[in-house]
Amino acid sequence: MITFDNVTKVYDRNSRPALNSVSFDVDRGEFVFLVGASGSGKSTLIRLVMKEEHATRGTVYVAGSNVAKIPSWRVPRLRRGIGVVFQDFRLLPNKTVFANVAFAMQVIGRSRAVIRETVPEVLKTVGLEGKDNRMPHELSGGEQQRVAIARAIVNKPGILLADEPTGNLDPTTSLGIMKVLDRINQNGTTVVMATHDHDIVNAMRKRVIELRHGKVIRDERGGIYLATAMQPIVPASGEPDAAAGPAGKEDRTPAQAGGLSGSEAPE
Ligand SMILES: Nc1ncnc2c1ncn2[C@@H]1O[C@H](COP(=O)(O)OP(=O)(O)OP(=O)(O)O)[C@@H](O)[C@H]1O
Repeated sequence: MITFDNVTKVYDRNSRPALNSVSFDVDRGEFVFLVGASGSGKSTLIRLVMKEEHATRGTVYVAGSNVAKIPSWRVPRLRRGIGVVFQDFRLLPNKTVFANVAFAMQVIGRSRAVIRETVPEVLKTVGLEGKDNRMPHELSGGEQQRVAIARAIVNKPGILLADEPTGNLDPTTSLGIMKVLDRINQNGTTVVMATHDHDIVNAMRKRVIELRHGKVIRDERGGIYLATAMQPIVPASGEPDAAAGPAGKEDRTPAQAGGLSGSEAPE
């Protein structure tokens, strides 16, 4: 469903690459946590999947297409197949819960009848039955994130990307959000979630891809959150990362992703 083939992303030629020769496959229907210290490249990876950024080297495939070869007029179609959720919810503050979710359908030209039928179903999926007419400021943080998730999945994307979706939520609320994401995944949507939340990673026991300095240093099914993902990234010009210890070294690659095969051959 998503393949990174030796992908390097350089924003600024004078600094270290944000991603450095990253390779992995995510199969259709998988649930993957992306972990790593702040600045390790998680958001960059997500932006490359959405074609919001371009790889400097290497190839990104999404649902069989090389995203570099998707012409700009077809990018909306690529993005329609990808739902996205962020840490800060990004709801439209002056629209009701219903209107926030409906908006995602209106922009792709869905009829009012289809919207009227679909939005309540999706609100039920995320546990927001009966909250259709609330405004975002009348909701808790967890409820606002549920609206954002409803909006992300209402057009039935094959992929859901979540960038720190529980970053602003307390542990109990976060667990509720994870149950929603898990249910969406059980229904067949591929989920890739960047997170710093070790309790959640350890509770869910899904595949974990760990980035450090833009490289994949671990790719493990049923993985846990290791201390390496919390150690701060040293600046490119800084001293070698002695604090990381052996487990944090970049040459620690036995379980690295490159060899995992996807069910969907790209192109
Ligand atoms: N638009 C940009 N222009 C220049 N450098 C960038 C840009 N976006 C990210 N970077 C750099 O790329 C590297 C990876 O950043 P990225 O945001 O992908 O990390 P992250 O793992 O998502 O961090 P966090 O957990 O803090 O969100 C960092 O060194 C960052 O400063």
